[in-house]
Amino acid sequence: MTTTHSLDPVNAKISARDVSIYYGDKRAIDEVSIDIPTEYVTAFIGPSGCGKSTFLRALNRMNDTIAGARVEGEITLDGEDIYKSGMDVVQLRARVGMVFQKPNPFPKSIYENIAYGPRIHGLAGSKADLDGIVEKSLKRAGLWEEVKDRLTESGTALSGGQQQRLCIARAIAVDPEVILMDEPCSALDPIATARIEELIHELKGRYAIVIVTHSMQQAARVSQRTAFFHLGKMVEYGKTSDIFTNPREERTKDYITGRYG
Ligand SMILES: Nc1ncnc2c1ncn2[C@@H]1O[C@H](COP(=O)(O)OP(=O)(O)OP(=O)(O)O)[C@@H](O)[C@H]1O
Repeated sequence: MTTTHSLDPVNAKISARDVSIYYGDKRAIDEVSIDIPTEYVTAFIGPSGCGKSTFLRALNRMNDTIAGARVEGEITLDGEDIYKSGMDVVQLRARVGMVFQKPNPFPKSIYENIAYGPRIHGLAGSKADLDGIVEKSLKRAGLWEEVKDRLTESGTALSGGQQQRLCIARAIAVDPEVILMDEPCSALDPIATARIEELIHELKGRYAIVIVTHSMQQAARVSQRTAFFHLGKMVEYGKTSDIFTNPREERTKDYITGRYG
């Protein structure tokens, strides 16, 4: 059973119902149900191996790329079943973008890293349109001032923190509704981490943001909703302030007080 603190009424952008996820015979996620709103940043926390990343990847069907991975239950985006047959997965992943643990810019110019998605999705009618999207995305990701004079340089030549903001700009460029972040700061130093956290604040409300993090401090700083996972189950989900100060479940309490991790 999942304990849910009473939440404000919110519009669910993504809803999962009784979702179980398997790798072959092994069940990594066990009947998880959750509503993820646009208004807030939602953090997934829990000990290593509890299934946070597995569940996150199911939200834009990244698990499809893993042989043997299987999803049961229902996940909807604005009420539409994302696992239904005929679903356009490329389109889905533009609507539900993803930022990974390790920054992974394409080995192309900074400009091309951003322009690639809008071009293949036909979002720009002209070169001027595309230039505009590149500038807006880099501005929104807080990177424009640092790179505007070197757009033709390789994205991989940037610092780790800049590369991660480039990856966020790349996700933003195709006009997503949701951004999934899988431990986006784990490869970054504290200053670059703080910059990404500021950025998450700035992006909040415009996109539904879901972040997997190992850092409870980070979850407390950036999120308004937190889901605690343990051994494949979502144990508790609620307002971040409640989860950290007044958890209902013993297992949540043990985790946030550092009894295991
Ligand atoms: N590609 C895979 N094939 C088989 N098993 C996997 C695969 N990816 C994850 N698992 C298993 O599924 C379970 C959940 O893993 P997952 O990476 O989702 O957990 P996590 O909570 O994100 O862990 P971490 O915090 O360490 O990243 C683990 O037991 C893991 O070994």
